Amino acid sequence: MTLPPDHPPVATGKIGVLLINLGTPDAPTAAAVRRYLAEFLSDRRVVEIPPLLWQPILRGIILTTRPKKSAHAYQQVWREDGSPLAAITAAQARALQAVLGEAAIVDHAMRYGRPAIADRLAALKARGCERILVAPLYPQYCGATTATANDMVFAALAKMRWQPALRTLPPYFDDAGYIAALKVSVETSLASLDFEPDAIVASFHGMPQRTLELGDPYHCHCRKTARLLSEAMGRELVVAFQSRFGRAKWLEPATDTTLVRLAGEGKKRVAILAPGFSADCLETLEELSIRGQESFLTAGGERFAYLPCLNDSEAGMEMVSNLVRRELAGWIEPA
Ligand SMILES: C=CC1=C(C)c2cc3[nH]c(cc4nc(cc5[nH]c(cc1n2)c(C)c5CCC(=O)O)C(CCC(=O)O)=C4C)c(C)c3C=C
Ligand SMILES: [Fe+2]
Ligand SMILES: [Fe+2]
Repeated sequence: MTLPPDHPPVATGKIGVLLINLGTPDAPTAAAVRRYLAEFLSDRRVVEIPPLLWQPILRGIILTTRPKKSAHAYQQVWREDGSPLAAITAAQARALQAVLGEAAIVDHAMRYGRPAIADRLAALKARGCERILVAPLYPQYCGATTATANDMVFAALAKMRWQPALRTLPPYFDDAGYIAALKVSVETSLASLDFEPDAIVASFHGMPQRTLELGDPYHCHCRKTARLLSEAMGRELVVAFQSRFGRAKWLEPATDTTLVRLAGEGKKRVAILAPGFSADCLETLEELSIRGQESFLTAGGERFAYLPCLNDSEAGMEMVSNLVRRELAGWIEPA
């Protein structure tokens, strides 16, 4: 591109990919968790109670009690390189960049906290990305995850004079490559165990039951992922929903009660996976691997194994890069 000598410098002609996940505190301290929860739980896509009712509860009760408890939970899973979710998402972006090479610039952002979506979009734009694929890494669509991530992207674009062209990654709950990657990952993890499980639990993050009745497809997407994975593996999977929050009715059965039930039914050896999480995080490493194990063993279970998420594994990254390449069709050369 030739510009007149008095023209301000412009960077153009590049393709960007922005991986997005939920977000996590900057530190495993009550103050950092409080900041994170205040932003997260004020999102009206996450808590659908009118703010006039909800904000006093959030500020008055939740943000005065929960941060200390959650900070303790974060301390148990925190790594040298930070929160697992932050470190793994950054590793996924690096791995995807290595696969895509010169074809696209890869970055990552979080819906809550940092790296902020608006900042990373601006950075991609500054590096010349005129076309950007936004990829919220949630296999199952949910208003509280996929839609709010996209909302934040659109809100950032609304402030740009010169917007990039935009694509968003569709949910991939039934994508053959996703199911195949889960199968490889689960079977590899199972093969490394020194016991044969009597039951395998697929635990998905819960949502209020009301969101299903209002038309959110999340529950159906989770069920379909579990069915396809079970068919691919030729093994039964027990589906459950974790992380209940608040007093409303949530999707059932709950993971904690399912683990207790299985122990009571004589299923003494259990393996559990979390196929809806693209990266291990507090909800998998603390809630499932630590607390889930405790409830199962206390209820009479004998052996328990938590099977890790796809994270930046070879199978996981091959799946993500295939999805991304597919969505970039017409923008980049086919592989
Ligand atoms: C109303 C409350 C919540 C809804 C709805 C919800 C939906 C939802 N969340 C995820 C994925 C993650 N959630 C994580 C943490 C987390 N979630 C809630 C509450 C709701 N989630 C809270 C209060 C917390 C914070 C931790 C705690 O205090 O218990 C995380 C982990 C973040 C991390 O830092 O590791 C993820 C990931 C999905 C997929 C989802 C709906 C489908
Ligand atoms: Fe959550
Ligand atoms: Fe939780």
